[in-house]
Amino acid sequence: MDNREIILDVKKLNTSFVSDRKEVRIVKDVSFQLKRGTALAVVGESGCGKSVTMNSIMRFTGPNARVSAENIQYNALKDGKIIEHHLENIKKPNGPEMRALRGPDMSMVFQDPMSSLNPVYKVGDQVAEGLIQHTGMSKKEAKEKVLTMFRKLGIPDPEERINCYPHEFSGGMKQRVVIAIAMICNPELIICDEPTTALDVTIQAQIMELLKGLQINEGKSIILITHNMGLVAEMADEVCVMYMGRVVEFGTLEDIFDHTAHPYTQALLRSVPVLGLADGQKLETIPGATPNPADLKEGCEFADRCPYAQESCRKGKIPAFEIAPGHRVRCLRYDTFPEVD
Ligand SMILES: Nc1ncnc2c1ncn2[C@@H]1O[C@H](COP(=O)(O)OP(=O)(O)OP(=O)(O)O)[C@@H](O)[C@H]1O
Repeated sequence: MDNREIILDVKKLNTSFVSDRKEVRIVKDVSFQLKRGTALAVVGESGCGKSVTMNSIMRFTGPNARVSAENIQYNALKDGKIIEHHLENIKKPNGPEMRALRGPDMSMVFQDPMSSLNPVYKVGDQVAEGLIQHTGMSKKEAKEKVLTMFRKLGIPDPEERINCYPHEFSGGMKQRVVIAIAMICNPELIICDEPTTALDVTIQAQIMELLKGLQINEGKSIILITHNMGLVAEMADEVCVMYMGRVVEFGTLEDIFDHTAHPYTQALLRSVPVLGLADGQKLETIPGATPNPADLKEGCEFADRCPYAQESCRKGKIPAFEIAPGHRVRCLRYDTFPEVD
């Protein structure tokens, strides 16, 4: 696959945090590709490093983070031409190169709309800000663009609503404003970190429909971090399953739901309700607890909770095997298949 088809190519991304002079590895050798115009869901237990992975790509990690990677390549498609950006080589997380990319190329929608909105500025001005900053557009032109975006995102009475403050909006409307901020400079790649967790189910469905519409109608590429396997089934083309900072399984929606291979993914799917996919499904809990990231042994991090674990699972580094084209599993049960990393 070439750079036209792959919008984001991440190879061996590692992130650790330093606190009390100790360095704790959180994201470990994470590699994945996002195909242009598709939606990738990133799933896994709380604390497995989904947000840190995406924040590392966007360079939103704080000063105690150490981020390194062989490759974080973002392939922009501008006027039919591919422009490669090697984010791993960008020195300053908030320097001009990263700031130029955030907004017009890649943007992020976070879980809690209030953490993205400034309570003392009118929402219209907050949406217009990125546009004025990146394009040098006049305030009047920017206002027109904001009104168009509000209409597109289904925010009613946009002429009045642009002059409101965030507290005058409901949760769902606030999240639409956050999506408007993320979309206003027309980025190709949108990373959504549990964008609907704080919202009730009907609003959740509306926001998801909106995001899916942006992907289908406008060809946007989307990464969706979520705990909700029902949303994954509705939204994703491909799924990346993470456990303790590693990608343990990666494949198409069908690979993950119908040909589930990693024992952790199997346990994860048994532990959550998936509407329409599991008639009579009995929910189970995953035995044991997630290990402490600061206190890890060699081998597979899931071994102590895995019903299939053998001695060999507790030694060395566990490679990923490709069990079908594009379907990768980090588990020794599949060691007769080709090793891919
Ligand atoms: N700035 C930081 N300093 C130290 N540790 C951090 C920092 N940010 C995140 N972590 C740790 O990294 C680990 C992974 O966090 P992350 O937010 O990526 O998990 P997650 O998979 O997104 O979880 P959730 O689904 O609950 O959002 C956690 O153990 C968290 O405490």
